[in-house]
Amino acid sequence: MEKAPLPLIGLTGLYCAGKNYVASILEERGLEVLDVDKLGHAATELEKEPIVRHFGDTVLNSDGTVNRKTLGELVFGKPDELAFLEGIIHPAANRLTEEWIENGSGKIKVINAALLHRSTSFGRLDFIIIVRAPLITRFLRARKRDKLPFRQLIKRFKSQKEFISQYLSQNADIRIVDNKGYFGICSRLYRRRLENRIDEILAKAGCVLQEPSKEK
Ligand SMILES: CC(C)(COP(=O)(O)OP(=O)(O)OC[C@H]1O[C@@H](n2cnc3c(N)ncnc32)[C@H](O)[C@@H]1O)[C@@H](O)C(=O)NCCC(=O)NCCS
Ligand SMILES: Nc1ncnc2c1ncn2[C@@H]1O[C@H](COP(=O)(O)OP(=O)(O)OP(=O)(O)O)[C@@H](O)[C@H]1O
Repeated sequence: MEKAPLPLIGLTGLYCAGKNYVASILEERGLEVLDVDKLGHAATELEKEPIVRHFGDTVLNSDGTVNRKTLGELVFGKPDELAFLEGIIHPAANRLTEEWIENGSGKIKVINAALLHRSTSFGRLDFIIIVRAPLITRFLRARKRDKLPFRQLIKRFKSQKEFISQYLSQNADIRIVDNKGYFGICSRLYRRRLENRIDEILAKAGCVLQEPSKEK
């Protein structure tokens, strides 16, 4: 008898909601996670020529690599410029994602992508995990991790205004995960709740590779 295909899961959420944080928990449970932001970074280097032609060589570091911080300043808050950059990066990221899906590893696969709703693989997903965190928590995490000026952060937040409604309008099968932790504040309690929620989702979807935690 032929084995049923393994589920393909999507993982998404707004800026600094904690997609990577959740991804690492899924990896601990034996799932294989693709980081599409990282594919985008690789695509930026591969497609450097048209990027520099359009945005100028101020987007280059002294070693010739693309300075993504500078590029971010030029695109966030400018929809036409962002759309231009996406037009270069997304086809490459989509191609690499499709290749990764086809490459059978025997593990349950998870696509971790901020722009999952626009991925060509969207229709292949069995369900989607959306990571949520309060706005202020996301803002503090972003300040700490990316060290961007306040205005830049606001622009990045604003560029994602319609992201969640996109999933709702596409009737996606959504599982919400709350990730409220930040620093030491209740972090162990939040972490335990988060892990329990992830185990619950995996168990219900028949993706359990280890016993879910009994602790509540
Ligand atoms: C502007 C760039 C150079 C900034 O690079 P940087 O290293 O600072 O950010 P990184 O790529 O790691 O993204 C961090 C977060 O920013 C947000 N973000 C990135 N791209 C976008 C976008 N097109 N629209 C809205 N939010 C975005 C997401 O929350 C993402 O998780 C880079 O994000 C980019 O090239 N974006 C356009 C292409 C794209 O959509 N990439 C993401 C998926 S392939
Ligand atoms: N529960 C948590 N407790 C403490 N720190 C956290 C928690 N979740 C996330 N963080 C921190 O917040 C920052 C953003 O988290 P993460 O990279 O997982 O978010 P993301 O949604 O993948 O971000 P982006 O889409 O912007 O790349 C990281 O520095 C991470 O270590």
